[in-house]
Amino acid sequence: MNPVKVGICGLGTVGGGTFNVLQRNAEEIARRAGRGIEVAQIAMRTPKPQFQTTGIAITNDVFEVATNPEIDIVIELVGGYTVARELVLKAIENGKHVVTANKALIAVHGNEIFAKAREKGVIVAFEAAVAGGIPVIKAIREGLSANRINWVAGIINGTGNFILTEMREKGRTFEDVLAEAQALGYAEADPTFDVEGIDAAHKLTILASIAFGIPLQFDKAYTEGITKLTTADVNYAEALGYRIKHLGVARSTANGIELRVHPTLIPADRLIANVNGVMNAVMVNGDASGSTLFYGAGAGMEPTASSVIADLVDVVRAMTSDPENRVPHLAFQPDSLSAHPILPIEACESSYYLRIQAKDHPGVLAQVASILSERGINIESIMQKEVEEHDGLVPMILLTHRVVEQRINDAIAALEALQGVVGPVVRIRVEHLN
Ligand SMILES: NC(=O)C1=CN([C@@H]2O[C@H](COP(=O)(O)OP(=O)(O)OC[C@H]3O[C@@H](n4cnc5c(N)ncnc54)[C@H](O)[C@@H]3O)[C@@H](O)[C@H]2O)C=CC1
Ligand SMILES: N[C@@H](CC=O)C(=O)O
Ligand code: NA
Repeated sequence: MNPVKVGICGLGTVGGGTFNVLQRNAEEIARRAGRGIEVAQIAMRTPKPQFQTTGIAITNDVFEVATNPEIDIVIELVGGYTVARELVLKAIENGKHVVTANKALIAVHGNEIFAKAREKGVIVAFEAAVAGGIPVIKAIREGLSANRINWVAGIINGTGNFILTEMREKGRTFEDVLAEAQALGYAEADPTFDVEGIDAAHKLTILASIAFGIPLQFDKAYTEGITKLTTADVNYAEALGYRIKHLGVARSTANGIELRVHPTLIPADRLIANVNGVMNAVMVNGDASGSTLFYGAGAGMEPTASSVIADLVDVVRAMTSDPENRVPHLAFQPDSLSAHPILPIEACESSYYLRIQAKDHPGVLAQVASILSERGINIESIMQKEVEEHDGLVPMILLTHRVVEQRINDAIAALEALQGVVGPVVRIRVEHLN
């Protein structure tokens, strides 16, 4: 059988990795797909002499790939929301299947893109968009399809986890580690997407959609990054038996779905608390399966290429199938998506770590305790440190039981108004992931 012809748009980190692995493992991949996969065209902005592209049509116009009648599958690896959206829609319009690693595109424009793809009977595959080399889309969409999924929680940004790990283990500075993550090709074109949690929120939006059968709703995700974390809190968390990880949490509750990304204390003995460096991990809790954990490289050239090519193989296998009989893009049949709302962060529930800077006066602890108890917030533990020499203040660290966020907000406002409390109260959410 003739090989399937594909076009790669964007020969950067992921495009380059995809090109290399497709060449290196061509035979293995063809044995799996049932046909060879031939790169017939590459769109790139600047020449890339490190790649052996003799015999391949080269263009600097991605739309040439989208309209090239020879090409069956367009691989979108340019990134961003603008050109990428036009490119993908153009490819679909021209009856081509699409493989993309672009979580921003899927999280923000996925509903539109999948609707167009259905109209045209083509597949848009996006395994590489979430957790790089971990086949977690496939695991949730196909492997766990028996379950009512209760929650998904994941370390889903490689750059952020790399930064937190290097800072904690080697005492390196934030800026220094971020620069290395950029040099290694882990970071987004705009690295604030990584460190402010936007990239993780894109990925969590996609995970929530395929886990709960809801439309993609990135605009409703609560997003908090790692830039405000302090070494003091990392160390106090450690002393209490926790690790701070940047976690995406999507939980289905009776009132709605929690969709939130933020630094999180996790008990240090949990497997996921020990996922370090560029590695990612996604826990999925299903009512039948119980908790499952998927682990692997969250970013990087070849791990991400692994997912792009797995999608290519899937598409090649499914190309001749009736579109009605394919795995739905968002796991659930498009006419069976649910309107269960996304909850605002104030309505989400978790445990909390609070750090209060108290004046060294008697009675502050009693006031703190009564503010919390008046609001029905149960304290799990309190750690009071020695007076700090530089400011004469006493750090007071509390862990609460689970409570709805609005009550913590009220409590923090009351705490900050106390005479004996100085400056803002630090709040970090805590998840036990049982
Ligand atoms: N780097 C990683 O580890 C991962 C990246 N991704 C996603 O993969 C996509 C690509 O990311 P990277 O490869 O890291 O980025 P990159 O910046 O290394 O590569 C993008 C390439 O596309 C080219 N490009 C951009 N616009 C173009 C245009 N209009 N015409 C032709 N070429 C164009 C750029 O010159 C560059 O070579 C992004 O959506 C990213 O979020 C997903 C998973 C992991
Ligand atoms: N910038 C992303 C790349 C993979 O999705 C990350 O660091 O996780
Ligand atoms: Na993946």
